Amino acid sequence: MSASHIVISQVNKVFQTAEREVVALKDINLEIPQGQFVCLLGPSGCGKSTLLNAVAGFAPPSSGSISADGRLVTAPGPERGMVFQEYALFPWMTVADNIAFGLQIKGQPKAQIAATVDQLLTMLSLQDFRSRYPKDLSGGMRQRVAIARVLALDSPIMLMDEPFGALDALTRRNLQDELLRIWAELKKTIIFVTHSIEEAIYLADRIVVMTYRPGTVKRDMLVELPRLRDPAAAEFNALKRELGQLVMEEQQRHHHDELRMAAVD
Ligand SMILES: Nc1ncnc2c1ncn2[C@@H]1O[C@H](COP(=O)(O)OP(=O)(O)OP(=O)(O)O)[C@@H](O)[C@H]1O
Repeated sequence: MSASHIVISQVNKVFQTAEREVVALKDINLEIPQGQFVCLLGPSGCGKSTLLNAVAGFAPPSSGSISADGRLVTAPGPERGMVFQEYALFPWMTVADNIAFGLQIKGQPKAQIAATVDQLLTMLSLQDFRSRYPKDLSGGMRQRVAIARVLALDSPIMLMDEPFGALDALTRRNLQDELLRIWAELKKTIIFVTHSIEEAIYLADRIVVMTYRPGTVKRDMLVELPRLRDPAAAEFNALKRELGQLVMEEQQRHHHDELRMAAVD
């Protein structure tokens, strides 16, 4: 068994559509140690979600393998929790019931579920919202519930697909800080998809920049700035410029590809 928590080995993913074959991922190799906070960064269409979905076990790679916690990934599993951008809460359930849901499915005793739900409501500052329904919550609050719901399952691995992409800047920073606090406290391994360079530098131990079609690893770097990071600091901005250049190259490839395809159609 590997010492790494997640091992992505020679992963390729090809989508076959009516018109063309899309190579979404090509020769992806990543070893992610336990407790590392990894951001997958790149413009739209570079395969970030495809890779995350493969790790989640929602859509297997066309070739290659992924293992988590020493076991081959063939389907979703309890050691991997997923948080989506669009919250994915049950609208007919209260906040507390949404958080409790996965534990009820697992058949945990009622008292134990109630204790976990209380603890998570406190951890995510949701105590005053426990009886509300998702429609009566702001986007930021809904995303707190979505995070609490995944934390309830106590998965050592959290997979997050642009979870803060729909939030305003202030709410987003608040939730980034909450996530960093929870990550430091619970020592989760996190793979976090974003196309925000600033978000990646603010959060990650390691940033994996992906190329646009085929999705490959363009740069794999450790971020060694001390936490909590200051986006106004010179080192932060130097890194932002460096990554900005890498992402822009891929954005331009995306743009050229779109123009080329428009010309063919
Ligand atoms: N089910 C599918 N069928 C065909 N092509 C697909 C499918 N899913 C994704 N793709 C293609 O694979 C490539 C990678 O898509 P993916 O959604 O993983 O990118 P992404 O980096 O997550 O982008 P975004 O930030 O827009 O979500 C894109 O070119 C996309 O059009």
